[in-house]
Amino acid sequence: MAPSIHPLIDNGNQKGEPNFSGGTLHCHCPTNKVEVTLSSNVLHNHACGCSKCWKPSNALFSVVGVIPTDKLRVTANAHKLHIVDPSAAIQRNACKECGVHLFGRIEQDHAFKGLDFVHVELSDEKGWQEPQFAAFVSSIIEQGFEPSGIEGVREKFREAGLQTYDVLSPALMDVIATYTGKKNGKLSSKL
Ligand SMILES: N[C@@H](CCC(=O)N[C@@H](CSCO)C(=O)NCC(=O)O)C(=O)O
Ligand SMILES: [Zn+2]
Ligand SMILES: [Zn+2]
Repeated sequence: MAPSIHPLIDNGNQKGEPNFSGGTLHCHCPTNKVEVTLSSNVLHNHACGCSKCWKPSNALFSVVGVIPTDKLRVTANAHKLHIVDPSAAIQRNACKECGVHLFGRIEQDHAFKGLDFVHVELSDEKGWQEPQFAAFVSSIIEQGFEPSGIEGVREKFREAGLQTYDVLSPALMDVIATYTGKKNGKLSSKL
């Protein structure tokens, strides 16, 4: 079977609803599912090719967005969660049984602290913000993707109307750079 970019993107990038107000995410366990309730839509939703973000089986990319931490609650079976890599900036909380990542939280000093990373495909509700761009595209090569095929992958994203980047989007890289500039004293903290 040809590898999928991601099920949310393979058949066109369906637009979300502007006033969508959230829903519930579930892990893939047949019973006793971990449930996470989100009380708003996500922001900065994007395809991510990095090796750390959870991907559905046979997909080359994850789709991951962010939500303020106070809009996320674990509402069932929290005892099944564990942190995949405690040394990572994003502490990805996954189900110990099925391996699905329910949310990623930043506990350390970081430009994105206060935001949780989530995968809206774990919800049955429709209307979530659609992916806005593709990030860390070249990272799939590190995971074994044949380098000669990478331009074809970028072309698929362009066909779906998505810009591709090999880090995050310029807007998010600017947020990180502004945070770093303030921290090292090169930028005013009042910005
Ligand atoms: N080539 C590496 C890149 C990993 C990476 O830096 N991932 C980003 C994006 S994740 C969501 O967009 C990141 O911020 N990671 C921090 C973390 O994972 O804790 C690879 O592929 O592993
Ligand atoms: Zn599970
Ligand atoms: Zn990632």
